[in-house]
Amino acid sequence: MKNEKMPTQKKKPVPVAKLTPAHECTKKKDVMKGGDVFADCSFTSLGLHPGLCEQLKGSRLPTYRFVLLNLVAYFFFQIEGIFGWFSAERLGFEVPTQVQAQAIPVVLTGRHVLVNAATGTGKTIAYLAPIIHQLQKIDPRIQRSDGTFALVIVPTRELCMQVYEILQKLLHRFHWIVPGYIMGGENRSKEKARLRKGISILVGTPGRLLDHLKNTSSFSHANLRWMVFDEADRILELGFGKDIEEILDTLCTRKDGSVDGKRQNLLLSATLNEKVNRLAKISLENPVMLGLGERLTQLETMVEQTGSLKSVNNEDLGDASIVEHSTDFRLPVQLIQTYAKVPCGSRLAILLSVLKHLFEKEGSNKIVVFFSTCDSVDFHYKLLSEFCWAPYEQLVGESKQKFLRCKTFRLHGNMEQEDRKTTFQSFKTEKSALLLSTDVSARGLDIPKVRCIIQYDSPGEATEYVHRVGRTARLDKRGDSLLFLQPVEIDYLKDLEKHGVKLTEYPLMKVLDSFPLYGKKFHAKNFVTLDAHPWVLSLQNALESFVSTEANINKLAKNTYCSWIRAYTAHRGELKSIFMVKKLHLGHVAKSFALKEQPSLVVKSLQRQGKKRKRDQRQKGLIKKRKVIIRT
Ligand SMILES: Nc1ncnc2c1ncn2[C@@H]1O[C@H](COP(=O)(O)OP(=O)(O)OP(=O)(O)O)[C@@H](O)[C@H]1O
Repeated sequence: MKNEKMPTQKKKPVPVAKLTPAHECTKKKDVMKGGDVFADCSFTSLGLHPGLCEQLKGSRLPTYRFVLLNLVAYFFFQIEGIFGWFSAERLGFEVPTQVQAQAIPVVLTGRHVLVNAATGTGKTIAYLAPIIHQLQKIDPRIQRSDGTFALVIVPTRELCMQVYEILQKLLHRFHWIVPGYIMGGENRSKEKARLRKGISILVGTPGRLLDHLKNTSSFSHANLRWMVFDEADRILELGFGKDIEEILDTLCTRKDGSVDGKRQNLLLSATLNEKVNRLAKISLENPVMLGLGERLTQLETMVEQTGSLKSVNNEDLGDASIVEHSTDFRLPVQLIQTYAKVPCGSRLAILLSVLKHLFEKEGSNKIVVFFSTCDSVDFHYKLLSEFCWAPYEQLVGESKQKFLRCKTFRLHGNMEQEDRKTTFQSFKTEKSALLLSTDVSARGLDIPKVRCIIQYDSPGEATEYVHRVGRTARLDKRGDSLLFLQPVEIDYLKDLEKHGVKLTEYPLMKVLDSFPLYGKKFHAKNFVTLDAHPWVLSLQNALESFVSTEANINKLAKNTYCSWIRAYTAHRGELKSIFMVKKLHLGHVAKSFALKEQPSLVVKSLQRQGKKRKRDQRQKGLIKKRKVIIRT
């Protein structure tokens, strides 16, 4: 097959969506900022098929009559199809969200679209519903042997499953449209078999998709009409840029070399970065851009002034037009964002105290804590699962109890695929639980009732901050977030401010003071620093003696310490000046893993690494003669 780049790499006009009546219900509000999440119109008014609207609306629970009919159909006539039809769990959405009201009519026109809207505002339905609408219209009905018509590319496996599950629900009334998924970690031959049978709408992660495009000859995609990049920026950040270009090259050319004019590509994310510009340029032709705030308004003004869409083109807007004005990130307005300035050596004790406080205060709570490495997730998971403590044992004869009495889960990329699936599903259904995770959970995941996000290890790029906190305060629900920063990292707040993200200080001292201090002489008011707080001191002591006596956890703590430092050195660009290993007190870092002192081997290996880096730089002529001091 001939691999040709899409001709869309040429500069193209960038028109704006002409607002249809359906848009008008949303026109006056700042659609994607999350101010008012729902639109003043119905799904039907957006032009969607009545069956699809029914599936979107309706009750989440099947009615008594439906259940009865199910049973009759199943037991007397053995008709599973009808059983499936009646038991179809509908989504229960009364009205579209703003982003859906804006995007659905535009996607229905067949135009390429770029959507930038706050987290949790319903972007998934905004692209799935119009695709299903168009597919069900095709006459004669599409068949499995026609192969894949729509491809949804997502960055993570969990997101892949999530989109697939929504797709299944939406397709209950359209049994001839077959949903499917392919992703890393799954059995390739089973996927091949499913692809051979035919999948109409396929959700996949980029690596596995490319794998099948190259190696599964029975994967039929000649009829492909839609390509969706959900969380487009993340796909690129994960280093899938080359894969995506290869995928585009393979899919966007027909055997005879002519480009399929019916192709429609959609890019969506709550955050856009300069990398998306490139993807947008090579994949979007004449795109409509939704939710780009001032940019969209500016475009509309230009259109009004010139009276013509065609006069607005890339030259007028400059190359960075797509992302320039999206540097102010869109966060749900109801989200309460806080930070806590925590001395390095007390980080662990303070994290545990905050968690204890949150679970005891609320009774039931659902919290996600983000860590920078898989090791760190494992270490904290083990610690929280096993650590028992009785702070007032000697005074009131208290017996040791588990420090945190909530269900705890962990999720990261080094876990077995099956464990990842069960963890994710279990945490979703729990009413009160704690999830410890890496950034694998940061993007797109829709976990009901998450009330608080704690970023224990800082996220790095501001985009990641936005997506992590976006796991709470979804749609119009309440949500809190807490960012842990060490005193030396406090400038990170300024970096967030550059993107319009402002945080207030978390009342940490108040929380620590809320724990009873039996027999302690000092009154809380006398304490100046957090690390001198008696509660923190005794908890830290208890943690250190626990970790020193448990061989397994001690080893894990040491490994985690090393990988945490490695991750810390990996911050890029401007962030390097905020997150600098040489500014850290490594003895205090060790304390944050409940180690009494820093493991000696680590220091040696760090020194070796430092020397090697210096040598390499000298060889490349990059060295500035300066002394790198790693404080110990
Ligand atoms: N019209 C609607 N009415 C009520 N709930 C809706 C509606 N549309 C979507 N939802 C619900 O809103 C939640 C968020 O939707 P979705 O995951 O699509 O958001 P998103 O914008 O893609 O978020 P993210 O940027 O984090 O990926 C989901 O629980 C979904 O079921």
